[in-house]
Amino acid sequence: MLQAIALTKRFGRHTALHALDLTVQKCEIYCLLGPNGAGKTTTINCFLGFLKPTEGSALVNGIDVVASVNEARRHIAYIPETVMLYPHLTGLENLVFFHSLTGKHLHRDHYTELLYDAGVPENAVNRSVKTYSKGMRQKVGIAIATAKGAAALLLDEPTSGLDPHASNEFSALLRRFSDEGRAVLMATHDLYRAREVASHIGIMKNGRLITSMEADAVDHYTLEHIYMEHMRTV
Ligand SMILES: Nc1ncnc2c1ncn2[C@@H]1O[C@H](COP(=O)(O)OP(=O)(O)OP(=O)(O)O)[C@@H](O)[C@H]1O
Repeated sequence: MLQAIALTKRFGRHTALHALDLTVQKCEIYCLLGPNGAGKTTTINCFLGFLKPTEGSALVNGIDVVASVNEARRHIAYIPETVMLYPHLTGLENLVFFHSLTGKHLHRDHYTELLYDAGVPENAVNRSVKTYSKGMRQKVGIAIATAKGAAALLLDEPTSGLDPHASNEFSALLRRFSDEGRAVLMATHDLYRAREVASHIGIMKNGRLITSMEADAVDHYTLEHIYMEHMRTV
């Protein structure tokens, strides 16, 4: 569903991504770990079509993002660290508005159901978003992605600043989202969360994917050990 083939991005003389090869299949949650500047956001931005690769390609459902950006974007949804919503609109109004940008419309009850499914409390659906916690805003983001019918979800540090309970709830949502047949690619600094939620984990450093593994193959302690060793030595 998501494939990077020898994806390379240079900013002037600085190479942010070195021939990255990465695949995220349907029903997989791939967590990208790595220190600041490793290239995680650059990778995500290439899939979103926000950045044009210098060499190589980013494919979404087999569609080359550079060749057909609008077509590729029809298949993806994006959740950044803070989901940008209109603060004076309600959660429901935000969902209806953002979904209308796809050119499609659903019945009002369906939108409400999507918000409930994403865990937005009943008494919050018709309240303005300025009263929402960060966790609730992320849930609206998931509802927007679900309404769109996105086959792949890209997330950039979505749980940073969430309390453990909200973070846990968000992980459960992501797992449900992927169990329904979607591919998820998430950049995070949270090793614990990555180990909890991911099916696959990749560690990046200096624009390279230096190792990847199935999440079930490691426990938290081992993952932390592998991460620290790579930061020290590679
Ligand atoms: N628009 C840009 N112009 C120049 N350099 C950039 C640009 N965007 C990113 N970079 C550089 O590319 C490298 C990779 O940055 P990137 O944001 O992808 O890292 P990251 O792994 O997401 O880091 P963080 O964990 O801090 O978010 C860094 O050296 C960064 O300074």
